[in-house]
Amino acid sequence: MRFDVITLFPELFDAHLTVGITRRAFESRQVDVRLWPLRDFAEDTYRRVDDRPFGGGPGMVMLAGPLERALAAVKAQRGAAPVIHFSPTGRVLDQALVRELAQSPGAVLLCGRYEGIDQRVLDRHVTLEISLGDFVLSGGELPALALLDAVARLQDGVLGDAQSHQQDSFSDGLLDCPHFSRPELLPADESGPERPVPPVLLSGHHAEIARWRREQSLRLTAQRRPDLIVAARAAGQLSPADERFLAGLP
Ligand SMILES: CCN(CC)Cc1ccc(CNC(=O)c2csc3nc[nH]c(=O)c23)cc1
Repeated sequence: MRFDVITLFPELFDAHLTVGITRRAFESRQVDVRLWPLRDFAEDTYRRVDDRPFGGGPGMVMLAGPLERALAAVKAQRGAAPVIHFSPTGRVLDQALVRELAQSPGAVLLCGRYEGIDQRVLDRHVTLEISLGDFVLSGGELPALALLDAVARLQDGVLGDAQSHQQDSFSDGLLDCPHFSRPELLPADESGPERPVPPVLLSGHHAEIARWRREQSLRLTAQRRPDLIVAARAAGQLSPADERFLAGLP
């Protein structure tokens, strides 16, 4: 799959595409990311990409000219493709949307800055608007990076087998269980008493360990995100044993 990113700040993408487990997806071109610096498409001598809004008001608006030329250049190279615009007014990204995009041939990613993009460009080209959540960022680049990371993780061979199995269990919509590693006993210090690892995790009883982890996920999700319990129940993802455990919670 291929993502063409139109952005004022291509340098924001370099580091993220060359580190971590998703590196393999990008270096193997399983997820092919092409960066299109918007300023390359500014034509006037001042290489302008933004200007003041018609109708007045604070901030600047991204100009149609450079964006139209960038979109045309992308289309000339890859052919028609969905255009995703990152915007606070978009659909909030979730794992369902990530899964959808991970199974697609990719898209053109339009990263807004300033107060936004001239609406006429959006009306002409954009097929999907995506928000990262209800908080204010400085632009669409971090949301685009979040999407690329989430999609790359779902590509074959990016996650180890164990992790991808874990990925399946987690993406069944519950919050993840707590994780522990060495030492078995965390020594006491000024911040608190010594803390052991839950004994069941050292028992070697894999069925009991799986049950304990599932119950921890259920407890944590019921406490922090009861909405996810409702959704998992509606999706038929809670077993009778799950329901018995939930019924026993305070
Ligand atoms: C004055 C009202 N603001 C809308 C909330 C204007 C505005 C603020 C910040 C931006 C820049 N943010 C994005 O481009 C953006 C793109 S996706 C996203 N997801 C969550 N939050 C975000 O701010 C974003 C654009 C317009």
